[in-house]
Amino acid sequence: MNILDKIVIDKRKEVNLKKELIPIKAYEQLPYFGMKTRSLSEKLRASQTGVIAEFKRKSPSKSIINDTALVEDVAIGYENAGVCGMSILTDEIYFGGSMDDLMIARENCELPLLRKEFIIDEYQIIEAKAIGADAILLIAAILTKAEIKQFSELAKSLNLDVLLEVHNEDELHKSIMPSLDMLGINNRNLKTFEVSLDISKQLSALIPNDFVKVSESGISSVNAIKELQPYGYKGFLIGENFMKTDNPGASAAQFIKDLAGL
Ligand SMILES: O=C(O)c1ccccc1NCC(=O)[C@H](O)[C@H](O)COP(=O)(O)O
Repeated sequence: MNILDKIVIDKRKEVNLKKELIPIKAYEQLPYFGMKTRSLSEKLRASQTGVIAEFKRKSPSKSIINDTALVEDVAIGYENAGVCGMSILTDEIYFGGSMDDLMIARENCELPLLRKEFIIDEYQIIEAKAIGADAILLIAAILTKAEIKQFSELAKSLNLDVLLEVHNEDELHKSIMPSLDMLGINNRNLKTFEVSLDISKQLSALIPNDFVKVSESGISSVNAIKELQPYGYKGFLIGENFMKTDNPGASAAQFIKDLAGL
């Protein structure tokens, strides 16, 4: 069984358990549920740099990346660096994240926040809104076309932006629909962990221009972004390159300065 299948099996158990413990109505009472969201896609469209910086402690492909950084320091650091948004892994088992991480980031910065999760149930979208997320990730590899439609329409009804992630042409064809804001090409094969920026280059022409194009994973240099920009990419999701350093915020600041040619 590949890692993605394992993650989904564990996620179903986790969500089913939570549903028994915390009724959805409880989330709808939380203050953030009724609050205005910030649009990540609009920020990316207007930006010359387009960096979405991620908070990731560990991952299945790399094990421990950074187990000492505090999410509040990183959120403030990323905001001061001038990134367009912050992506926060909320999965605990495989990424060492939590919903608390997202809530702490929400209390410490005004950046659009992307809930990076393996979403397989509407419940997680309600949760995302209730903890202060502005955008959600949907992964085509683990969802049917009907689920992508159902989940993205629910997210839009809550004013959440939707980033739909694909890794190949079949996933892209099944996913294109008006309820998405951003189309992300993941350069990492989530089943084998192989990474290649060529995936973004090859699939870019198949993404209609109505969507903000985002290239995800394996981006570790300004040159990589310069290579991807001519293919129409406006967003660049970067995790490990910042998180592996002692000061992810400072590392993002230097990266953005270099990218902007300052
Ligand atoms: O990062 C992994 O090993 C991974 C494994 C299985 C499923 C998802 C995984 N990562 C999620 C991501 O998409 C990345 O964290 C994100 O794109 C940033 O990637 P990077 O800049 O390479 O850290």
